[in-house]
Amino acid sequence: MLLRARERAAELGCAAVAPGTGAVLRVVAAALGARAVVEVGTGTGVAALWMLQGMPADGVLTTIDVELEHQRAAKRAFAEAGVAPARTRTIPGRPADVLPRLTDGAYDLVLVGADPHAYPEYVQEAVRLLRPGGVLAVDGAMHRGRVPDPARRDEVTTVVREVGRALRSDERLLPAMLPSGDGLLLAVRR
Ligand SMILES: C[S@@+](CC[C@H](N)C(=O)[O-])C[C@H]1O[C@@H](n2cnc3c(N)ncnc32)[C@H](O)[C@@H]1O
Repeated sequence: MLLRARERAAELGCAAVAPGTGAVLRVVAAALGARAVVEVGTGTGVAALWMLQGMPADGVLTTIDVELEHQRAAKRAFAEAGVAPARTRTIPGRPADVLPRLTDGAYDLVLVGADPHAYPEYVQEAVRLLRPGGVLAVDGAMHRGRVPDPARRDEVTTVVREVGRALRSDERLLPAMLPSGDGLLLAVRR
């Protein structure tokens, strides 16, 4: 099912987490016993399927995307994988509009993986949503390997680099960068 979701992502021109990143997210979800997960950027459901595999059977994943076509593909992937409908909440819309409606401190894991320009806003919302001990995951935190290269000063690289800096200096968080896929930044909420 993961393979099909990945193929559909390629057909729709939508990126998906690397297999190594997906495997890490599954382990993190399992280690947290994550019953409540938020994903910013549904895509065709690749990362969601990985996380659902690690979550307990009564865990619910809330996933947000602006592209209805991507979410339709994700819903199809969830159904094909035998995921019970009650385990996913697929919300169409802009994360900037949807995230403020979600409850403070109610989530175990938040994955941010859409629109790097908006990462500063999404990660702030994510920190608010996490319970103590919960984990923020930022996919694409190396932005095509450009973030560690100081010569790269284009707009997106600069935004993603600043997000990493801000998370490292945020006393509410314990961050670590994993060299998986395009960089997976994980930060535990103290
Ligand atoms: C990289 S894909 C997400 C992939 C998914 N997390 C996975 O690994 O399977 C990015 C998704 O973010 C969505 N997206 C891009 N800009 C967005 C925005 N401003 N607001 C919400 N979603 C956005 C795209 O429609 C796309 O489906």
